[in-house]
Amino acid sequence: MTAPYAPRTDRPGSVVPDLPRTDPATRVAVTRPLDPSTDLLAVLPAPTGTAAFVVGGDGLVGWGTHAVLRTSGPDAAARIGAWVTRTLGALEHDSDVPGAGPVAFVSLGFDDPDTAVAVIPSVLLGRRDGVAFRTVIGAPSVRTPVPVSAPGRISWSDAGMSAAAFTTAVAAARSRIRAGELEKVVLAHDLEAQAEHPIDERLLLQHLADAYPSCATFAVDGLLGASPELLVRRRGTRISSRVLAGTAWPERSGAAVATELLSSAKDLAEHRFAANSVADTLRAVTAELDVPAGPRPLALANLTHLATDITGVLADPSLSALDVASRLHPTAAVGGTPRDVARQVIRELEAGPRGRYAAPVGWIDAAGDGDFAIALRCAQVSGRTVRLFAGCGVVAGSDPEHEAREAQVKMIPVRDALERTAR
Ligand SMILES: C=C(O[C@@H]1C=C(C(=O)O)C=C[C@H]1O)C(=O)O
Repeated sequence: MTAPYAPRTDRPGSVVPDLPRTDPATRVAVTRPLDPSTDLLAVLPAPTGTAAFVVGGDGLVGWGTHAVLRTSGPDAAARIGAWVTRTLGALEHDSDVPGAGPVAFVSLGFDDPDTAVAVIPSVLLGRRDGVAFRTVIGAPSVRTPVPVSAPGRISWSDAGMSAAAFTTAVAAARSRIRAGELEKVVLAHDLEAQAEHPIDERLLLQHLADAYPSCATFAVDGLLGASPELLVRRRGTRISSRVLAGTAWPERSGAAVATELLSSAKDLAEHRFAANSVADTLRAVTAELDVPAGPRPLALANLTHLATDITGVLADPSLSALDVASRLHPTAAVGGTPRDVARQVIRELEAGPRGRYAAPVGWIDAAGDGDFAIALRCAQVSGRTVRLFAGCGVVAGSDPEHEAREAQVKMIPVRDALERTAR
């Protein structure tokens, strides 16, 4: 079936062309109410190509491509921001639902060479506070939904770095920290799954959302996950951020896991670096900022984190959610302290590029509002291959074996989703 218009793809460094003068319908977005009982992740029509950001059933899902931009480099986020403003701004919007309308889903790269992606889907479904809507850009072809299919047998293999090699890398990082080169670094490794059949993203997304309802179940260009860590939410000038660092899981101390976390000097130190990195960046862009004095425990289905919820009011209302997310990235929850030294140590000790793992992922609208999580508890899906990533913060008091186990525990969400959907 042919699309009524060709999606635009702007390549890195290319001059962004004027908007297409092809079909005038591609410049019209129509927003209408939708049944608020709609289960956003249950109505996705195709196995791949989903864009999603859903928390507890509320949020946004999209499919079809009105426009897409892939880019990289230190100014990737700025380029995406300008492109989103221009591309959404060029749409004529006919809306019956106040506050609803087209958005861009954005997934940045972790490091400068990693490719960032922004996509404006031609069909968008949203739900918030009991109000739901559907936005359609142009006249996308009506497709019969493809039934959801199971991936079949799954086989696992080490990807860039085995768990044993990861333990050695953590020990090397700890030595560099103890030698005074840096204070904290977050190291990660990956794991690969091969499925018998091509992966249907919808099954993974549904399982992740069911098992981790308080997390942001996200999908952008094949990167799927359920992140507990909200990097930034912007609504007008109000912003909020949830910082996570410091982790324990039931095997460690049973039901007392939260108490143990709150009295662990090593986890509190790990957390302090992360919370300070976010607070310091936000202080520079806010007129008011509320930072709690200390963290609290946040329990997820498979582990417990130390969490700090920060709220504030932007001093400059022209800063978008994406602007704030890109200033924050990488926080010391996924990079380290000092930030630039940690970035270099990550390049030296990890086996390969992180891609979009541990970078901001979320959505942004024409007014600059949006939600960005850190892309954690996630995997890159490509055909029959699923590449899972997870990491852990390393400080002077870290035990390499323990940190390696922590990374394994953080792979459980995607592992379980894959195994449970296998047949
Ligand atoms: C790096 C990851 O998680 C981050 C590291 C944490 C830690 O070291 O305790 C906790 C939450 C996240 O900020 C990951 O999930 O891959």
